[in-house]
Amino acid sequence: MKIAVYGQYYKDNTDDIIEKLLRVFDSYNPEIVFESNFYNVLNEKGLLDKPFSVFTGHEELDEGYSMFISIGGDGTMLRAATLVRNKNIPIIGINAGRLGFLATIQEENIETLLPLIFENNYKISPRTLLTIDYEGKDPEMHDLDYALNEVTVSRKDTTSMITIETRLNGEYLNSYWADGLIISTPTGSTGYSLSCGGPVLMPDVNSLVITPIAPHNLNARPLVIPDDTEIELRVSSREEQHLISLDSRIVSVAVETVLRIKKGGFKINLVEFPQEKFLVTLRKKLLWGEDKRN
Ligand SMILES: NC(=O)c1ccc[n+]([C@@H]2O[C@H](COP(=O)([O-])OP(=O)(O)OC[C@H]3O[C@@H](n4cnc5c(N)ncnc54)[C@H](O)[C@@H]3O)[C@@H](O)[C@H]2O)c1
Ligand SMILES: Nc1ncnc2c1ncn2[C@@H]1O[C@H](COP(=O)(O)OP(=O)(O)OP(=O)(O)O)[C@@H](O)[C@H]1O
Repeated sequence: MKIAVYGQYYKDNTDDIIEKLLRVFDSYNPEIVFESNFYNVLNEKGLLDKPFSVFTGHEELDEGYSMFISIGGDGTMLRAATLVRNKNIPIIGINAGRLGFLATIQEENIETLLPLIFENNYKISPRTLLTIDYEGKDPEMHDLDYALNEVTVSRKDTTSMITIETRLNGEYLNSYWADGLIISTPTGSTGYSLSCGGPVLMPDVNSLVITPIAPHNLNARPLVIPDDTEIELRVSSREEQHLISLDSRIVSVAVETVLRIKKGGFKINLVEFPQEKFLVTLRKKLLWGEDKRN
């Protein structure tokens, strides 16, 4: 079994996580390949007891890998998805971060949950992606033009609202007067969209959510649409540019550019354990239904 290991940061608790990880690996003897920057940091800190192979970028990952382990928070999981791309390698997150909604293994559970990977006792939760296209697409976006959480358009260099003309499969929906608009996947429904009043979607629902960011009217509400809808947006503003974000990545684009957003052509496979299913995470991490009477 070949496993990629990735992390972005070194902090005090990294030592304990790596120690536990290596202990589990010792029992099952998989082939381990570390992401090179992370490997260098771990080596500098003397956390690795022997040399390991490394990979330096997404080009070096292929379907020969059985698992991609991300050590960090949700931001690191989102970065992991940009490395795995369309390679179908399942991603499992060890939460070294704060919330870790997507990174489901907590440090204290590493030694009970990680062995389940080797015992084939896990499920794959395929996650829908969004992709964006527009004339003159930024080269940065060309290479990596999909989002696991959401595509957002928002204002840039101004405090004034932008207007977002929105069409669904070519049919006019609305012009939002707002700070921005979020097009969210089911995975992203517990992220930015949630903060703007959007509903939580179960990960396997075939829908997307359109959620306005601070709309200046009482009748603009989050809208759930089928995930085979092509969404067309056109932003008008006092400024010449506005922002587009795909998860944590951001680019500027000229106002009046027609943006076409639709479901991506592949999915990202997240690992799900029987003990850490979506509803459990929703209760544990977002305190869903927290009520002292329960
Ligand atoms: N006001 C907001 O809630 C807000 C604003 C901007 C971005 N975001 C989210 O942050 C993501 C980018 O992450 P980052 O690390 O670069 O930014 P960040 O450092 O601002 O972290 C954002 C927070 O959102 C949480 N988060 C991210 N994806 C989530 C998901 N699918 N479900 C539940 N919680 C989730 C993270 O745990 C983190 O606490 C975006 O995709 C967006 O969903 C949220
Ligand atoms: N490999 C790691 N080892 C130790 N701590 C880490 C590691 N990766 C991340 N962290 C801690 O978690 C923080 C957040 O990590 P990350 O950017 O991956 O997640 P996030 O998007 O902020 O979401 P979350 O709320 O889940 O932490 C980092 O600033 C750091 O303190």
